[in-house]
Amino acid sequence: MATMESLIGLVNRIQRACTALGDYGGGNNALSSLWEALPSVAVVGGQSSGKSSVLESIVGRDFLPRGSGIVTRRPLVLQLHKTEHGTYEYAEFLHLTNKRFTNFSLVRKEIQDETDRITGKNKQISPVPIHLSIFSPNVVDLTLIDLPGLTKVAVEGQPETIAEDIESMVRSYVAKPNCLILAISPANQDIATSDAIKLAKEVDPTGGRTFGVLTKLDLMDKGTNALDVIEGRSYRMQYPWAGIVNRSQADINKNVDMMVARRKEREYFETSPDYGHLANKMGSEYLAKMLSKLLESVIRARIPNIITLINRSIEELERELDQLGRPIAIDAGAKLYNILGMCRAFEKIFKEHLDGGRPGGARIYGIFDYQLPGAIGKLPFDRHLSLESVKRIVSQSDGYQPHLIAPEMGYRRLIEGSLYLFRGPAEASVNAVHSVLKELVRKSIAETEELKRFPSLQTELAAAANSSLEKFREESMKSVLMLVDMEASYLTVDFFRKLHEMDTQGSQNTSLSSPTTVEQNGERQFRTIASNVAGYIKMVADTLANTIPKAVVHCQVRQAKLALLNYFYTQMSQRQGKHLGQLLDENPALMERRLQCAKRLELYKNARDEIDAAVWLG
Ligand SMILES: Nc1nc2c(ncn2[C@@H]2O[C@H](COP(=O)(O)OP(=O)(O)OP(=O)(O)O)[C@@H](O)[C@H]2O)c(=O)[nH]1
Repeated sequence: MATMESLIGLVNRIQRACTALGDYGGGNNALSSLWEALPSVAVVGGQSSGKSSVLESIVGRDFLPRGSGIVTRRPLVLQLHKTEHGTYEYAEFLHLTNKRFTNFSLVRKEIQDETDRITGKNKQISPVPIHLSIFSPNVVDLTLIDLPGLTKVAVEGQPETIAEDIESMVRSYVAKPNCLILAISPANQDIATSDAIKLAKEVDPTGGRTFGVLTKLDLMDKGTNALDVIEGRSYRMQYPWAGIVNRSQADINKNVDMMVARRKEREYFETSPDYGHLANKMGSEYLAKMLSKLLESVIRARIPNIITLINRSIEELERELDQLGRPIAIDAGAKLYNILGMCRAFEKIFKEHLDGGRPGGARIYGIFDYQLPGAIGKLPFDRHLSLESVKRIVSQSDGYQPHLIAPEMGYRRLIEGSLYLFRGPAEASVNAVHSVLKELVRKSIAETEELKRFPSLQTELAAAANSSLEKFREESMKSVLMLVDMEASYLTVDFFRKLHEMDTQGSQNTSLSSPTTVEQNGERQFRTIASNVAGYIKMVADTLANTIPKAVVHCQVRQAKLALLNYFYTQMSQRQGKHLGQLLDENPALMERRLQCAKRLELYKNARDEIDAAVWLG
């Protein structure tokens, strides 16, 4: 297991990486938070409780902004790194990498300026932390988060809600189960009125992660002391209270050196008649060492949980990124490559629908097997070939000269008129297949996972596919109507020759058996004509029921499989990168989400590597 220094340093590094990605304690990000899983120490206290003085004392440097009103308006994540004895002290800000501050009054100014950069000059507060690292031989490895002082009243220019805003920000940090609370209360005030203790009690009722710090012991009325609190009689906590004596305002005004102040504090406790027996457990130096040890042991205990959280989050993020789709490259070639890849995926699905790998294609067979024969069967040949109609058509065809042997012209007219009726079912088959193909295009687009992210590409692809289908329909329509017209152009001679032979034999037999009137003869002849034409039409119907599907499949289905997107591909290859980009314009919210997920994933992976390395090295 890693050493104390490396564990706190490890958490420091991960915390900095979290902040750089917008994952910080007070944030309310929809993504899971790594920051929240990392143990930290938050410093809370009422205004003028001595919070800044405690932090400066722990650091051994004057570096925090001072002034009236609410000075701390953004959380300050203070990361202390112990360096070798004799090395020089310096500070670094996360927002100003590579700039080392050796003059600590400039650190103070930078904290002020950086606070104003985010909150503006009107004294607003912001949950976005400032990260400050201090490297010094006079510190212990420790990370503390300084939060705005709990206040009761707004000063001029501040919103009325400032007190509530501060409390809710502080609460958002200290409510997290991994946050240790350093609750600062001044000894010269009744502990029952301490804002820090009040809040700590609310978020940590068992006191399992709260440390009571009592400042201003030197300012208590003569003859009184804080032993009841420090020894846990008036307010009991799981950890012992720490008493502190910071620099007074007069010391600050006189610029009393922090190292001198530390020494004076030590002397105060060593010589104090009240606290002498506790001297080795009092003072800011002791507090810092104790916190450092505790933070290290808490981190050590939490590491297995943190690793579990990281691994789970990596899995979740990878899954989400897969669902969202990986980002598209920006150059035109890559865009075209991606578009073509998605089109091919769509075409594959479309073909699967036609070839039976997916449902839908069978509906085309249904049209040929059921719909077309059904429609042909319902054609009104009976009416067209009724005795009346046959008489009329044959007579009209004869004109002034009645036919001599067989009404050739009448036959032709009757057949042509019947054949004309086939155009309806032929056209209907073409249209029905067109509808099925269109529906399959719609379905296939919806089923192409890769296309889901790109609504514009979907629309263009659908338009291109439908316009191709429209062309195929026109071709198919021409072909099937040609098939019908071809039947009318040249009649099957054999059929009539056979009929004639049968007819001649039949009439020889009947003329011998029964004598008939002229009218009877005429009527019989028309009936024979009707039945002959019906026979011929039946034969043609059987042929067309077979040839119409062939033409439709050839012109529409086969073409849809072979050349549905040919025109689209030609168009795409001529497009400029900008236009291709328009096809890949994803939903901006989705793009933003992907970016956030990718950044968070990188954070988690780096954190996992760092923890692995620390655990193995330790
Ligand atoms: N004598 C004495 N004065 C102290 C002690 N602690 C703090 N002070 C003084 O109390 C005043 C407020 O202390 P700060 O450390 O600024 O308190 P704070 O809680 O950070 O205050 P805000 O930043 O205004 O919220 C200063 O004048 C300090 O000098 C102490 O232990 N003894």
